[in-house]
Amino acid sequence: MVNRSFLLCQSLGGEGLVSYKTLNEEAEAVPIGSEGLVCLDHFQGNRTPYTDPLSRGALAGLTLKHGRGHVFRGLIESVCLGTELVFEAMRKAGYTPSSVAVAGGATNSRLWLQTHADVSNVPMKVTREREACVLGSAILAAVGGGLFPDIPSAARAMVHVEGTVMPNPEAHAEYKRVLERYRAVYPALKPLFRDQGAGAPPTAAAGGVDESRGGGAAAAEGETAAVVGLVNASILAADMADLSGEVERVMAAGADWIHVDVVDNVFAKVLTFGPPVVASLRRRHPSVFLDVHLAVENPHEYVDALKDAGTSQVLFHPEAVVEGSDMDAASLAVRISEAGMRAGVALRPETPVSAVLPLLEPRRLVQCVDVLAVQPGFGGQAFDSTVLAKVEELRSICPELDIQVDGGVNAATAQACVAAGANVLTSGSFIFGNNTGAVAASHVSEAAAAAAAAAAAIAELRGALSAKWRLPAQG
Ligand SMILES: O=C(CO)[C@@H](O)[C@H](O)COP(=O)(O)O
Repeated sequence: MVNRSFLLCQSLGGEGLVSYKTLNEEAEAVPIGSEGLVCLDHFQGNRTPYTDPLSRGALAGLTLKHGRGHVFRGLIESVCLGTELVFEAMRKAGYTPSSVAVAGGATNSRLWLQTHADVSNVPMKVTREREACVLGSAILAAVGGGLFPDIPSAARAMVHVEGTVMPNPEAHAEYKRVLERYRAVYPALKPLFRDQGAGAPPTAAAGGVDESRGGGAAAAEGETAAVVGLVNASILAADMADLSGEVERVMAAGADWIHVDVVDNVFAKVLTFGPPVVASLRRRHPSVFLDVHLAVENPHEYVDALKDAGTSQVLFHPEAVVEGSDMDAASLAVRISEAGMRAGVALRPETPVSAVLPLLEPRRLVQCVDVLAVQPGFGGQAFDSTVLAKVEELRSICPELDIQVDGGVNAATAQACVAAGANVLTSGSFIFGNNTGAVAASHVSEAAAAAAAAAAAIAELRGALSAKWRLPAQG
């Protein structure tokens, strides 16, 4: 973490034109905040807190008064400020770093160490052994060779702290202001980095497309390539006596995801499915994407069972969690992700976008937001078009997020959902309910009628999606 921008600093000081000593001296003469020059340290994308391989480094606020010392100091400050955002994410997840062990080339710069200590208000412990990689290998070898029973005991014996750089409280107070300027740079420049002409890696390499969702085709011009249009069939409206057959039919008819509403008769006054139904569907349909909407109180109590059941994505309601508890929305999202599932939230029609913002920035804790256009729990309700403003707002904040509109989605409402920015259309009655009344006497013809009706409905939804998004290949 600490040495990540030395590659870039080498281009300033590593070609024999000017030494690091000179660069450090020039930077030390520049005041905290580099006189308004703010740099972004995303030279190879960013892993934490943004997880954005397309992000890039930048110098913002450059003027004619800024010299080489400003740029060098700005780069050092940006790395330290980036480290502080990593610490913020760690603190949010319940780990508060009390000190940092520093090894390697970074220990040669007093300015680098002091700036880290000051920005984060955390002591920097400098190790005696400067070659961290070699020391790490020696530790592993010592454990492998039986000299120590485990890595922690070997590290205790072999890592020696030579000195500690303490934070300066006054400098820390100044850096708090600088941090806020730094924090604003990435969101402001993010759209620029989406320009593929700026040297960004190809989308597939950027990891933006989940192959399990059938991605892979080129994105429509002007759209973010990571997003594909998906039809999500909500089985609340399916024939419960033949759930597996219903899933098979709608998948064959072109649905991309299966949406399972787990409702507990408390959060919403209806009792539907539980994790055992998800497990049965998974057994019958090993590769289907199972999107579970938890319309329940205490959603954290379902995570383990849903994981064991083979759930692909868990959507929970921020309205159902207790903020400030040990299972608040952020902790729950992290727990779902750590269990190996995609995490998402579902918003009741009256819940504002602000309820989900802390899960989107600065660290993306959820991959999907389900904007309900009906009250949770029941199919067949009327579509509330006022929720589309939330879809627009979310899409403007997160160009690459999966955004569902769920409830009352049909041929008449789908286009408006897509135009607002939804890329996942979640629909129950329209897909499964079109066959009611047309059911023939024999089961075979009933199934055939249902399949034909579902295929027609899904084709309509795919048509609406294709106006804005590329669609996964059908296979
Ligand atoms: O999440 C829900 C209800 O909680 C939805 O998934 C509905 O099941 C959608 O059904 P229709 O409105 O399409 O019938």
